[in-house]
Amino acid sequence: MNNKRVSIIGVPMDLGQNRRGVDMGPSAIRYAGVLETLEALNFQIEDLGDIKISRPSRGAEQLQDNLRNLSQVAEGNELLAKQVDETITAGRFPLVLGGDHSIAIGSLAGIAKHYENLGVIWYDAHGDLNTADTSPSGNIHGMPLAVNLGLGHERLTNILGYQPKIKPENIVIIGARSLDEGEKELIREKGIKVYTMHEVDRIGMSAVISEVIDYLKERTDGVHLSLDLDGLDPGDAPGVGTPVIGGLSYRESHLAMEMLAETDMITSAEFVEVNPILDEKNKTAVIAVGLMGSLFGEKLK
Ligand SMILES: NC(=[NH2+])NCCC[C@H](N)C(=O)O
Ligand SMILES: [Mn+2]
Ligand SMILES: [Mn+2]
Repeated sequence: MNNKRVSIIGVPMDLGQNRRGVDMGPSAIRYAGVLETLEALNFQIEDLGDIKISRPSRGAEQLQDNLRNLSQVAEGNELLAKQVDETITAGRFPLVLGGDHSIAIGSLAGIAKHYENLGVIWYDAHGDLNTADTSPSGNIHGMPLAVNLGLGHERLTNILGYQPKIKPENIVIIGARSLDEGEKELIREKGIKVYTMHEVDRIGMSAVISEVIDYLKERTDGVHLSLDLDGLDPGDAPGVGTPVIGGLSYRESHLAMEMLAETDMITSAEFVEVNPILDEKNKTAVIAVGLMGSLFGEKLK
């Protein structure tokens, strides 16, 4: 990592989906030792604390137009976008801790305005490419990538007043194994590059990441890593709200992070969907911190 100054931003957001507890993800990740791990690698760390997420009053949770808790999710993401924007302006690397994946709406809004051609690596079992029209659940955590392409409700697509945030050809999805029909159509229509589990099994993670690096290197001026812990197999990372069997292994994931670290191409990152209530002794948060260590250059020799 070129930038030695890192700002940690916690986002205790659980309103983008139905399972409570993922709002405690930032605490669980801090408790698993994120600051100590990065400090040991000689990064200068600043912890900006948590973004304020307002809670709908009891019984007032809303599913309006197939968008659950739209106003709280939009407000939280506006605050996050501003914080991330200021962090990059200050010349620091934003490391965002979730929270459910709806927070990628705010983080990318804050990041993408600093780049002409921001690349995005979406490490996830899911595509998160739904809109209210295609979503089977109304959960906004299944929509952030579509929102960043400028598709979806204005309150989400227009955060910080510009859209789209990302170009479809600058996105690579890795680890997909659960895609809804509307998402598959969008992937075809926009020509989004996807390495499903089929490709990972077929050519191996090493070849996948080499291809991803070559692909993004020639077309982007910065790369954001959005890592959903459910991209990993639930046997390894059980503390997630929407687990899907047959996922990326712990070892494949470390290899991916190490190969990315060697290229110095990652300019911002977020680790999301850690839900300590569903976890086993904080294992998933510990894995998240381990992966951050590899991403930030930890080596055995
Ligand atoms: N970030 C996530 N874990 N997303 C899961 C999304 C699941 C499903 N595709 C939905 O839209 O409801
Ligand atoms: Mn997911
Ligand atoms: Mn996701």
